[in-house]
Amino acid sequence: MKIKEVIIRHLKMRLKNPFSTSFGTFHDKEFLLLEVKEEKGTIGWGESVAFDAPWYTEETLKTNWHMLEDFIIPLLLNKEIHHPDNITDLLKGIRKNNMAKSAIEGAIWDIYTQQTNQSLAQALGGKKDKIEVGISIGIQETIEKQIEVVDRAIKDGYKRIKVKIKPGRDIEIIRSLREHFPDVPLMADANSAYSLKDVKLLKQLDEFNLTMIEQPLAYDDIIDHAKLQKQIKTPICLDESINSLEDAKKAIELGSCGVINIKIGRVGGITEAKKIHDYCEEKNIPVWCGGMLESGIGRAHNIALTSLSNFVMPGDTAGSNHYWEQDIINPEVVVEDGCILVPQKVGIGYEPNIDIINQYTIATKIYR
Ligand SMILES: O=C(O)CCC(=O)C1=CC=C[C@@H](O)[C@@H]1C(=O)O
Ligand SMILES: [Mg+2]
Repeated sequence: MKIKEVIIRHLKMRLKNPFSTSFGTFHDKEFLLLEVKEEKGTIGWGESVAFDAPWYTEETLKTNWHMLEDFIIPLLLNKEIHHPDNITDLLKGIRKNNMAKSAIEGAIWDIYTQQTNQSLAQALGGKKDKIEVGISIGIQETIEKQIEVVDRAIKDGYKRIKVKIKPGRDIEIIRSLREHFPDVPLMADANSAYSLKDVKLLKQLDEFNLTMIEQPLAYDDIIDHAKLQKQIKTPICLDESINSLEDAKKAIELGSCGVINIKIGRVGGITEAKKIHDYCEEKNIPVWCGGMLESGIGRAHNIALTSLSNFVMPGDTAGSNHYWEQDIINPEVVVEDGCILVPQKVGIGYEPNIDIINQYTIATKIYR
């Protein structure tokens, strides 16, 4: 295929419920949506998961737009692309900027699967036709409210509950959730809010039988996580620290984690995500698919990826109605009994809803 046109849209979508983490609260999700056209007219869609501020990783929506406009799109326009796996190689001169690369790589996977008449899940070698999913719940104003929101999620059927913790809002919250929900698969995500000075506190979490603790220490660390893992029983899951297959290899070798959260955007695309999945499978490290409050397009990519065999733990892929009044795809992503059916249709399996996309769009630019 040869790419002839890329349309970048900046969308702003109101979240049904504000999402609070150790670094702040979101009311809206602003992101870039990419529409990529190749010479025969096939269109693919990709989503940049970068936020509007650099608190999760260093990338933002604006840095992504700059990287796409000035470097990534010029490198890919009119080039012969035989397979989406080749994108990494074509972009190897650009360091990092994984979310920007991933946004266009996702659209190219979409085009490739349409042209080869298969679903994205099938093209990746996915084995499951149904995936189990969990839900990620932000920090709530009071413990009562936290219990109420978790209770709703359990009643909605989610297979695992993840809650955000931060210093001052940790042991007490987890203790009361455990008292109310003794048997629910529960985990905590700290988004790097602690350091090795907090070992004593983190050790206390062992008594609550959490399925794992996600990214307790620095976003770029694997050494301290290895030291911590030796001192706590709860398995550590790395999120922010894993940006490539190389990172995963090193973290596993050091014993920095027992589980890895794979996010397509964070690792630079579907191809790299699959490589990490395959390596973890070989090393008996379970993985699950993280979320970035994606719209339906990014969510569709996550669902296809999760159909791979070593995604043995429920991911953060909640249904469209958890996030939005109206999602930008048809049909929306539906969770029933904690499961999503993996679409068998050609491509990503969902249709972008152009009218709704236009309603949420606040800026557009076309590149030819
Ligand atoms: O998409 C979802 O529902 C998962 C949301 C979620 O937990 C996260 C999204 C973005 C950044 C973080 O706060 C967090 C995570 O670290 O996994
Ligand atoms: Mg996380």
